[in-house]
Amino acid sequence: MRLTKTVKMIEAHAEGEVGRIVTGGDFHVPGDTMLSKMNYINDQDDSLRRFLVFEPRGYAQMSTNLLFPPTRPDADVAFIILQGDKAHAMSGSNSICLTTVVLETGIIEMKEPTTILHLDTPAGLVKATAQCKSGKCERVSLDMNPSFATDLDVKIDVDGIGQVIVDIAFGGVFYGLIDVAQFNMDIVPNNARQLVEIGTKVHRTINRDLVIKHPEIDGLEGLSYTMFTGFNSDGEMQGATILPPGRIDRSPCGTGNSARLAVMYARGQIEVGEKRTARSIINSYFDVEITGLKSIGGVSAILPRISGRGWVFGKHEIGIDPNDPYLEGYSVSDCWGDAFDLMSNVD
Ligand SMILES: O=C(O)[C@H]1NCC[C@@H]1O
Repeated sequence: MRLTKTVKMIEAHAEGEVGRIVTGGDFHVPGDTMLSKMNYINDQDDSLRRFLVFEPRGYAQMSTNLLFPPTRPDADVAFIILQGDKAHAMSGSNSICLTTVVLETGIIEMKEPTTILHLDTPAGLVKATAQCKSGKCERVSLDMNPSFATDLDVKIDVDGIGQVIVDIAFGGVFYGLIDVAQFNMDIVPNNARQLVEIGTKVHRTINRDLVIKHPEIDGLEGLSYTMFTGFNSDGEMQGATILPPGRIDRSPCGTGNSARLAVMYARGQIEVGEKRTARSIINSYFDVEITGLKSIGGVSAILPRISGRGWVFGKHEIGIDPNDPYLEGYSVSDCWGDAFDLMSNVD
């Protein structure tokens, strides 16, 4: 076997959403901060992301995370989330996978019954509190980035669909939240392809028609995802985040629920200290709550806390034969949906 450019990974999932953690390999991403590293990948050199995420080394239904030493003294570990379209600033399920992996593999020492880690992300510092027992990271609580609603009840005209009402909010990345009741559909696996197609069109329309920028963090702009929001038959919150270039988050979505909590708080539908259960399309769950309030660049924000479970399921090493023509991979819309650049205005 003549593998070069080898990369080691630990495979994990958080409430059903796969988050591979790249723990070793011969790669370098320039940048003094995690935000500048993310922007380097998105604006300068996308080859590492394509090598890892696209086929034949990757597959559509997962996230891949690059692990780095922290770039700031108050953090223990740093990471960047790679998806099918670009690198993203923050992720709840991937933070749970990362914490579970670094503690259960010994990359960072596990302390029982509780280990506290500070995660250095392009969206800022995130505190992870891991409940640990007998070498298992049983549950991770994340004090997410300050989250806020920027626009409520925005009416947008979506080609081929008509008017859709959306809320725009930040939960670590920017979301377009869509009340699924507008489409008389439930958030169930059989509706996944329809939800992806509608959510993708809404995503492109929002990025075409609205300017979305973080009030304090330069470079955090544009929608990362859309998320359908609703309630299940037990009255629990339920959501389906639509991930580029065309799939649904298998977890309840930590950043999406942080954005949703901000909208609910803005609407007086939840108070600080109230706890809720947030379900996913496969009925997995996060516990969610608001722990406090903060002002961000003059914008009133909530402090969300998301908790969930992660499990390691594999070790993985990939590389490439020097004669392999697919160094930067490929994707086909049968599995990847409408593989495209979501920041484009192309309809
Ligand atoms: O939980 C979350 O926030 C993530 N799940 C996949 C997409 C989002 O980054």
